[in-house]
Amino acid sequence: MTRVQMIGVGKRYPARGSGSAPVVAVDDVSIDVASGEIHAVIGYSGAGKSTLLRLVNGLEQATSGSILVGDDDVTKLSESKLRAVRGRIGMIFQQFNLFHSKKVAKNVEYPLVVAGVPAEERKRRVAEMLDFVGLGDKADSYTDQLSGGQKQRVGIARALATNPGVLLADEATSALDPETSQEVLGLLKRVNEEFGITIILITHEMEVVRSIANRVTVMEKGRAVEQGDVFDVFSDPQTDTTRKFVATALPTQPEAEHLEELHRRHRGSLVTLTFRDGDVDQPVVFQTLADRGVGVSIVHGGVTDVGGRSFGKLTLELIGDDVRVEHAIAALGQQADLEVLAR
Ligand SMILES: Nc1ncnc2c1ncn2[C@@H]1O[C@H](COP(=O)(O)OP(=O)(O)OP(=O)(O)O)[C@@H](O)[C@H]1O
Repeated sequence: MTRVQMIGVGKRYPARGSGSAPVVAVDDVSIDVASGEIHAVIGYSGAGKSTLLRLVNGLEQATSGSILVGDDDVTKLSESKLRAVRGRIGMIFQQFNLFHSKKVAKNVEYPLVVAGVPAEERKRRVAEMLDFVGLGDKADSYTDQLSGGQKQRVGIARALATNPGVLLADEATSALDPETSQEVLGLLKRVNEEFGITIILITHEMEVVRSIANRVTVMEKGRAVEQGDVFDVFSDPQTDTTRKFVATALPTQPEAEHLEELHRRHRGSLVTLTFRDGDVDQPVVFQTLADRGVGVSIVHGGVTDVGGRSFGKLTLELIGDDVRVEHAIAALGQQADLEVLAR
């Protein structure tokens, strides 16, 4: 069980040539990752996610701030002490980074050889890890005979071989198709639950965050612009960047141009209801409309799971005479977060 604390972390790369400015890749980022947490860092390309991850395992030196992995501040350690800390940090990669000329078992064994673990124990551990990731029968295959999903499973087995307290995942599912991605994410969730390993994952995919993370940091231009519980951040986004990510994976209300088209097809009043973690009782909503003699059809949106809690936006067309519809809107406004889009 390992806590990772990034406190005011910065990374500035020197200017590449005369006349160009230094690049501030990470700018005063603080993230407190509790032990046993799955923390996602999401952002667009160039936001500074990969740099931040490389600072955590000391592959790059921060230019400001401190990063505690357990009790060790990786920004202050000598190279030899850093090597010991890296042994407690596993890492998996978008392109898997396996040795293609070695068999699967040898790939998984590699970090144990580096750590000086005796041969017998290495053999036992490799078999244990391959069984855990469901590749017990592939020990003697070469990695280029495996599918992408299987390669990432080998990557996970290798990362876990030395029994780390923290796993860093660098776009671990970005090279995989959606179904295989879900399988790998399910495996990471098991890693977290069964071994209590803290996971920090960086991604540009909202779906990854939605399905496995507990907490999230949204990065933009090197800065952490939003942070918190996945449900809280995505059910009530405060920045445009977060809103854009939300729109890629969660039910939203129709965009202005779509709304016009929608209203041409549905001439009644259009209202959007927001559902957050069971705060609105759907049968009560529909009963309220029925009681007032107002007809309803669902024209946009849905309800989905975010960080284990339900969230959604439903746009409804309310059909009936104007007075009844206005009464229904007033009553619904008492029960739910409601926005009238068109009358
Ligand atoms: N070694 C380096 N030297 C100079 N600038 C760098 C270096 N590495 C990264 N950068 C710059 O730092 C910024 C952040 O890059 P970084 O790769 O961390 O972002 P990212 O969010 O991981 O994006 P991507 O997913 O595209 O890798 C970018 O402007 C990038 O050009």
